[in-house]
Amino acid sequence: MGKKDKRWVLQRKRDFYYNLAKKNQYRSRATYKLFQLNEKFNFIKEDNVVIDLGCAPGGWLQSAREIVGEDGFVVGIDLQKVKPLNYDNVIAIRGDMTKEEILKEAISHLPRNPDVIICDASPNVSGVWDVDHTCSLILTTMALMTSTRVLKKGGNFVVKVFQGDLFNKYTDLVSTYFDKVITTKPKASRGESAEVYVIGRRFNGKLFDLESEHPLAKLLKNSLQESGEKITEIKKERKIKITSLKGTTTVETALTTENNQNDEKENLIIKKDEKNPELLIKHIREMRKNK
Ligand SMILES: C[S@@+](CC[C@H](N)C(=O)[O-])C[C@H]1O[C@@H](n2cnc3c(N)ncnc32)[C@H](O)[C@@H]1O
Repeated sequence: MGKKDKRWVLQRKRDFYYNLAKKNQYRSRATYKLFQLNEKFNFIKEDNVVIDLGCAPGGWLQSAREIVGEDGFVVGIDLQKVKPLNYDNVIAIRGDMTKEEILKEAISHLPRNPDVIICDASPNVSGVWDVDHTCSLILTTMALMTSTRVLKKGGNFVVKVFQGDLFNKYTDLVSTYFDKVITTKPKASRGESAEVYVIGRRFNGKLFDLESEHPLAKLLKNSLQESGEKITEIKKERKIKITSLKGTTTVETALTTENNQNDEKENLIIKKDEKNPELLIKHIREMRKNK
């Protein structure tokens, strides 16, 4: 072990939240960041449906599950595998949150459009500040775009952002889609870390505009084009049936541009059997048990 590594191990051993998480069997010290953020801003509520982008090793899945309780639902996505958690209403999907098929897989598990999207994802760091800051902003802008596609109107969005030149542009962009934008740093976030959390309250229902002149929209569009991700694909794929739920739920991508001035957008809408949401949750639990 090198000197730097030794110092890191020692630092971690002395870290209050690291030790607390270990003692309380949470997967990461970050669990406390979400608890603290939610205690102050109350963006996740009991029974909510939540998507957690960049969820490994699962600390936020644990805190989100504690907040939503038994009748909520939490789906996470991460490049890393997440060791199964002992809850029947938490699912973790291994994959890239920027990929269309992974997002669709995630929403195929949901009983309805999510109330909240949380994102603690951090890209791999290269050590070159400008590169890392830009990569991080592309990822967080992607998370914002995803939110505008799947969140229910009035839903909330919480995302980790690294401060830097583009930070104000990011909060400016979030304010296009949410009624209120808050920037905050919970106690459990290390003082020396450049990370802060941006909270978008009450989604206004507008779909992310990839053609906008906003520099971050342009950055995201270029990045999607470079990676070969087909950003227009959703328009073609109108419907995805969740066969395992035997028709109780249909996830569909629907164009809502016609005769609707407020919702001039293409969006991902999750329809559910309005009469029987409990049944739906039961179906999902059974489906997971049978797997
Ligand atoms: C700081 S960790 C998240 C910690 C988590 N909130 C917790 O409490 O356990 C950041 C995660 O973002 C994930 N990540 C980075 N880029 C990603 C991507 N494109 N798709 C999915 N996950 C990604 C990483 O694999 C990493 O596990």
